[in-house]
Amino acid sequence: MPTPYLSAAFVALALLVFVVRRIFDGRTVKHIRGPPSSSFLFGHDFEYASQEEACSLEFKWMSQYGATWRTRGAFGKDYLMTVDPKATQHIMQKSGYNYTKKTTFIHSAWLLAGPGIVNVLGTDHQRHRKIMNPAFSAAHLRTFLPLFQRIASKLSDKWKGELMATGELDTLLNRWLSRATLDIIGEDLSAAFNYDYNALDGGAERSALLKGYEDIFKDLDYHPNKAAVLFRATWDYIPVSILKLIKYLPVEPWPRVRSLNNLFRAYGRQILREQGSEVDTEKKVASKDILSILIKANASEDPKTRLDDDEIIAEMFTLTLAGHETTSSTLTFLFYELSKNQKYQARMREEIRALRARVTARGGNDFTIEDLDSLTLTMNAIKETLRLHPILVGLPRVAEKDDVIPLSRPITSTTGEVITEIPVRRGQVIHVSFAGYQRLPEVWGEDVHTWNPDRWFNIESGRQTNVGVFANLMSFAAGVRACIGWRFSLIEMQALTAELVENFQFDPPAEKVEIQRALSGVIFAMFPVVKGKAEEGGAMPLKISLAQ
Ligand code: HEM
Repeated sequence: MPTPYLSAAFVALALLVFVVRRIFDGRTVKHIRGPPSSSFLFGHDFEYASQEEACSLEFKWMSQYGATWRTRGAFGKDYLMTVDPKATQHIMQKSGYNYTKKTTFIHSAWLLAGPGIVNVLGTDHQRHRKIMNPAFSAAHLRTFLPLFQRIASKLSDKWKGELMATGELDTLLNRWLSRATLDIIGEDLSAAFNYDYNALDGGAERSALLKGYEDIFKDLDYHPNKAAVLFRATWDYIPVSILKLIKYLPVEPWPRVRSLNNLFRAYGRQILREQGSEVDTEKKVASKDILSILIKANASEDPKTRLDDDEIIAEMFTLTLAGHETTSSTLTFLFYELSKNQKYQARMREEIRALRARVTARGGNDFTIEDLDSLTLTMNAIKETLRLHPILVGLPRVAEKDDVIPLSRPITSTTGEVITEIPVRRGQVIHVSFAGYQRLPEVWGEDVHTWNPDRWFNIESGRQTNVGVFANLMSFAAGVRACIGWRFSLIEMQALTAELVENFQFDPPAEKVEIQRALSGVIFAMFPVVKGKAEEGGAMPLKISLAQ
């Protein structure tokens, strides 16, 4: 057969296979009710990415259809979306690697960071995780408390200095917290990288890296246009080797991503050159700090415990981004809620100051971990902020094989049948909404849309379906791919909150503004913006003064 006919036959066959697979892929979830979509091309993808207020769509859908429903992806693909506790537990926690990451999600992260732990799958992921786990053990993380406290008091001193001059500080709180958490991760990584981001000190000349990271979630995918949404939807059908070339595209956000990536790789290489030889010393070989662990893995002869240069640099990039922006945004929402809940803020301060008096009486200086854990009101405020404002609002997962998803909240099918489990085929996309799960009234109480930390006095965890790594919340995800840094983040938030609430008063800013939760569509990351000014970037204006 002549070549052109042969090629045409292959294309026709591929198309046929594509169409048939499409039909069978979606077959098992057709009977699940869900919002109608008028667009075959976009489904709900564009509408979801364009939300003014993150997650408003799923909050509406869950009130219409129950805890699990069907949505449309681009090109007529049927997705499931769920906030059901048992389904969430099954997909995210109990199924190991049977529900994998969606190409669009994983590849966006890959373009940003390279082959780090967030972006590798299966046995590669097991290898990365096994190498990194010792750096995040509960025992090792306790040693970081002095670092957290030092940066907290450095921030405190900065604010005191500004307040001496002005008496009152009307400021973008999120920027300060982002710098503080970046300094922590910079020091921790040597602690870790031996790289001082100098973020709190830097002022206008602050480090190039800090500038590179600033607003990256917004720049990556805030309110993408239709072409960008469609372009990204095609990634599910394109070989990974071709997807890797996307970063060379000359249209935003790719030049922005490329320049941050190049900048970080240059720093990473320099750090590896400078630090690499030091790991041979006895102290470093025994050390569990992250950089030593990574460099040891680089030198390993065993492929099961080895990380190559690209993987190590990607790991540093990932830890820097995942480790600072998430924590600082959570804290930003916490102080925002405190500014609106003055009585709670006063109670928290009273509890912290009472503890301070006890610590001083016993001749101590700084709070220990046990001290911080005893601050129930602070801990409840952190839990409640993680519940109401999860920074990753949810994640899509793809079934690796045919399966049956159990439900704890039965739903009614299109034909009126009550369904307690959903059979799915390999390839089925399921979007697990953490934000939605964390607003289920049956689990959290009737006032789910309100920030009410006192609810945590009444939550009986034994009566809930067990999900997640902390407080039955999904904010740190669950299972084999749960957040590796959740304990690190928790202690960091405890230390920073205790220091700042003890010393400062947080109020709404002088100029009245409305805060919105903006969404970076493809990676499902949420960040605060001033309504109508999202293009200016993440912002949380607050008034700070010395606490009486
Ligand atoms: C409030 C703060 C944080 C939140 C809400 C958060 C949330 C999450 C979530 C939801 C995931 C799962 C992502 C996925 O499956 O694709 C994750 C993974 C991860 N997080 Fe965090 N995180 C926080 C802090 C941190 C910190 C402080 C670090 C490091 C110091 C960190 C490092 C990581 C890493 C390396 C992963 C990938 C784990 C893996 O795939 O095995 N995170 N985080």
